Amino acid sequence: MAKFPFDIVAFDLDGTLLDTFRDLGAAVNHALALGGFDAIPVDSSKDLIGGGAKVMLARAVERQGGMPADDFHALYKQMLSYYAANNAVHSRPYPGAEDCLDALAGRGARMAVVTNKFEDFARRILTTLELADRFETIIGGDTMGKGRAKPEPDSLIEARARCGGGSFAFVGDSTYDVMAARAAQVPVIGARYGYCDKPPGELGADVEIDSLAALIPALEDLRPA
Ligand SMILES: O=C(O)COP(=O)(O)O
Ligand SMILES: [Mg+2]
Repeated sequence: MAKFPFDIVAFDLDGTLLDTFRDLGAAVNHALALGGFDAIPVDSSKDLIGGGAKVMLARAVERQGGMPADDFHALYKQMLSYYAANNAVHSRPYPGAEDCLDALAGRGARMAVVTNKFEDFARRILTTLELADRFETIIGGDTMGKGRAKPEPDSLIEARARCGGGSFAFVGDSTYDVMAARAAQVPVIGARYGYCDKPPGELGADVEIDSLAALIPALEDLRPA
């Protein structure tokens, strides 16, 4: 068998490795209700995901006319405490996730998570779903400090360093992921089954996949940067 081309494969979380929209949607609706806003259909919360929890709530509130910054901040805190207690109720790995991680490990690849979720939430959900041990490192939207989350390249560069360096590929479902990968100059695979903020084929990734079962063949066809 030819040598697997990547030493390190990093994954985005929401919409890529985990299907989390029901719990995120419930947290948004909890906050919206406290703020006197209408609930959103949980399915439509998929359109709000990608930039982290604050962006998610801000987008939902904007759709209903917005609110003053201080009030928004209080609501955001409520959303976070609800989500802290309810972040792995309905969230599950996408079909094929465990097999894909096993197969990558079998090829000697090290794995990382690079998400815009808070690191603590990401770690807790992955621990509940018994996946945390698979990853060399878990980097959240708050790990690198203000202004350095995706779409900035910093968290991807840090993930590669923490995994010991080497050829690196990133898998993500949103333009934040693609922009971060482009800025870090690493190949990027688009998860078109996720919460993509662009139509299929338009994410700008090097290649798009319809399921995690397709990831390894896609990586084998890609050339490291
Ligand atoms: O929670 C979000 O909005 C984004 O999370 P992700 O970076 O794992 O997709
Ligand atoms: Mg995502």
